[in-house]
Amino acid sequence: MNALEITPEIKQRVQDLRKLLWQASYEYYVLDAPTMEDAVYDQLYRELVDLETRYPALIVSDSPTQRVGERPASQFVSVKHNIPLYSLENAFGNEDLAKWQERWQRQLLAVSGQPSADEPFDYVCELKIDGNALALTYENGILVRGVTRGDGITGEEITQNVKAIRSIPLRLNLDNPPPVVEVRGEAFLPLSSFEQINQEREQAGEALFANPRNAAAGTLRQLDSKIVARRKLDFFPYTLHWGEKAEGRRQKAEVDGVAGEIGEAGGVEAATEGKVTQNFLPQPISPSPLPTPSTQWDCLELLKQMGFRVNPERQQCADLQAVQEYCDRWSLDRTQLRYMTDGVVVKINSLALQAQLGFTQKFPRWAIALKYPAEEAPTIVKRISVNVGRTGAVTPLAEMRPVQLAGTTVARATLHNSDRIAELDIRIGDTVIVRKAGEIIPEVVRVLYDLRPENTMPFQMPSQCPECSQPLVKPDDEAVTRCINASCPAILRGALVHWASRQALDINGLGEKLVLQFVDTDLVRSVADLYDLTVDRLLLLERMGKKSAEKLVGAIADSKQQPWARVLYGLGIRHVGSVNAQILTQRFTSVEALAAADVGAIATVFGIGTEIAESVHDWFQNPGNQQLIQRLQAAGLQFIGEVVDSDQVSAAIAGKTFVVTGTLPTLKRDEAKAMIQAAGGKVTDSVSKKTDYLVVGEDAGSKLTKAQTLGVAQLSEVELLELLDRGEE
Ligand SMILES: NC(=O)c1ccc[n+]([C@@H]2O[C@H](COP(=O)([O-])OP(=O)(O)OC[C@H]3O[C@@H](n4cnc5c(N)ncnc54)[C@H](O)[C@@H]3O)[C@@H](O)[C@H]2O)c1
Ligand SMILES: [Zn+2]
Repeated sequence: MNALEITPEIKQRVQDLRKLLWQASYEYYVLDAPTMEDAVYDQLYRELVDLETRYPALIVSDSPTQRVGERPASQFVSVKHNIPLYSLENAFGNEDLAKWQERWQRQLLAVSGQPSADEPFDYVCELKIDGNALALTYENGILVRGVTRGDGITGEEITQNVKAIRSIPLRLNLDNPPPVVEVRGEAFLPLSSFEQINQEREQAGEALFANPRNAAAGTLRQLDSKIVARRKLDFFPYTLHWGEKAEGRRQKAEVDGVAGEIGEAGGVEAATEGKVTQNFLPQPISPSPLPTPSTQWDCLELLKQMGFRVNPERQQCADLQAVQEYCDRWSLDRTQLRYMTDGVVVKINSLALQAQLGFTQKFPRWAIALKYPAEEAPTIVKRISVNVGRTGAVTPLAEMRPVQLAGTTVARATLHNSDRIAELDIRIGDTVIVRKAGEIIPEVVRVLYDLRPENTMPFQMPSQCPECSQPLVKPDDEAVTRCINASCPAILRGALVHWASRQALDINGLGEKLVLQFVDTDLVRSVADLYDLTVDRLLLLERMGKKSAEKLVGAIADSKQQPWARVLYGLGIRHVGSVNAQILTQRFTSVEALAAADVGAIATVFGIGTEIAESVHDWFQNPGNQQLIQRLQAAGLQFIGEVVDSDQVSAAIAGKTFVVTGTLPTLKRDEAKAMIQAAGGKVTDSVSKKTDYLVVGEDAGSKLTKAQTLGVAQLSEVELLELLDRGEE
């Protein structure tokens, strides 16, 4: 590969990344007070690694990529680890996992010289506990030393504090213990203890811990081990070494005869300061009464026998597919655990294979940490565009370098409005953190100003509509900027898509692409124009066949049968969603009645407030809208509903409080709610003592359980309909 040219921008970016990551990792490791989300750190770190791989000339020995962890704080005695406590390589998805498997198989082939592909192997999957690694030394079965990971080479001796952790045995449960045993594992704070500690700190006016990991780290560094005991730290072991006691300086770390470049890891000398004592020399297994483990799984079983609490969620996996299933499962089920995890650790089970593979400077080659899909990640803003919606509201959007978030690829995020843009001071070229949790639309949560390139400009909202070039309007008391040109193509497109949507007129085959064509070619200038479309006219469109044209004309004609409530919803009046449309049409059974009603009359309808009433009233005052109604009436759409007068409000329902839950056999939940409200009932979201009826459908969950404990009466859909009918007799 040719050496790539290093531009000043790339050089600057690498320097900025390094500075930011150094600062973040100092706050994280030394101060136990992180200011950056882990997922964001991981992603920026990865960017730095990628840049350093592409431009090796940019690597410096004090880059964060050259070091494990941080130098320990100084109030404890420093102890040099005999076998460094490594970090783990991160994988951010199944692809990374597959690459890792390919890589270690290739490496194995290189080391052993034999084809290994057919050799059987399996993996052990463990939860990656989000705590602090500890190395515990047992001499002749007695706990003599507990040391933190520190920078991986040198840690702090915190034996007194370690002894305060109840799940760490002070004496191994073995009749004939080997002279030296080293157990490594994760000390962590259960979530309940974490919350309690933070509550106490809040009351005492102390700074809160950012997360359980930092709280655990802070606790392990307490000088008073009574505090440690009170805070209920816990421990899961995951590594077992044993050997003979030895003094003196070790030349090179060796694990079962495989030399790693361990001893030369960057930062060793710098970190080895103050009082350094030496641990023990790891040895090949000496004759001992222990059954000799040959796999990681055996080690975990043995740790259990020795008296440790080993994490019960561990699992043996025969292949990558099983590993992926395990990871997928825990990325969801982790919320049920009483402690925090930040991923899954996948290890090659066979210790012999592990020994053959050995370590890089920072990681074992035989293990990898699969991180859970991030909900927040950094990326770079390439463009800021604005989108005009069907109400004319102008939404600014950040168009970004695509990034994986919560399992999907995200390339655009909403910036909400001009106030938000000003607050963020977001600029093209900025590195930003985007967030997408579950179903929420991705948004930009913050800007990493430290990574801002030179010569950026604040972003200005356009003053003209990007679609129709008319001036945009922003009332002082509103956050939203709008296009108020009724014939703006963006507004028209939005109106058409909404009109055809499932809950409105439900016109099959009329989707966004077709709407775009209609508006671009001027074939349709209002919703009413849809009803003048003929097969011949549709055939003038590109890529339109006779069959589809006929179908579409048929579907449009069918929509004339849709009830008044859907027509009202389809008009897209502000604040009139499908539920409000149902409620309004039950009271105002014709469009004439609704158009003639004043704000007060509309607002008296149960569930409709003045804001909605005003919006409806205003809409019908607009001459353009009146014309639209006339044309749609002429086309044959439904503007009259069933007659229900208010005397018929059901006595059984009026004034009663309902909750609807689960999937009903025929009604949509919103429809059931609207019917109850129209009959004078009240619908709320949660079950309480004040609930009169729970309307229950299939797959009802916690609301049903709650109703049962509170003794709330339950109704099926049929029973609800009967109750509604009774009122109309
Ligand atoms: N937020 C920040 O500002 C910031 C700064 C620096 C580092 N970090 C975080 O720290 C991570 C790097 O830290 P690291 O070097 O400790 O690596 P790591 O936390 O990604 O992985 C290694 C550690 O995993 C732990 N672990 C938990 N369960 C395990 C198991 N079953 N088997 C083996 N190990 C297990 C061990 O403590 C081990 O030391 C980054 O990925 C980042 O998320 C965050
Ligand atoms: Zn416009």
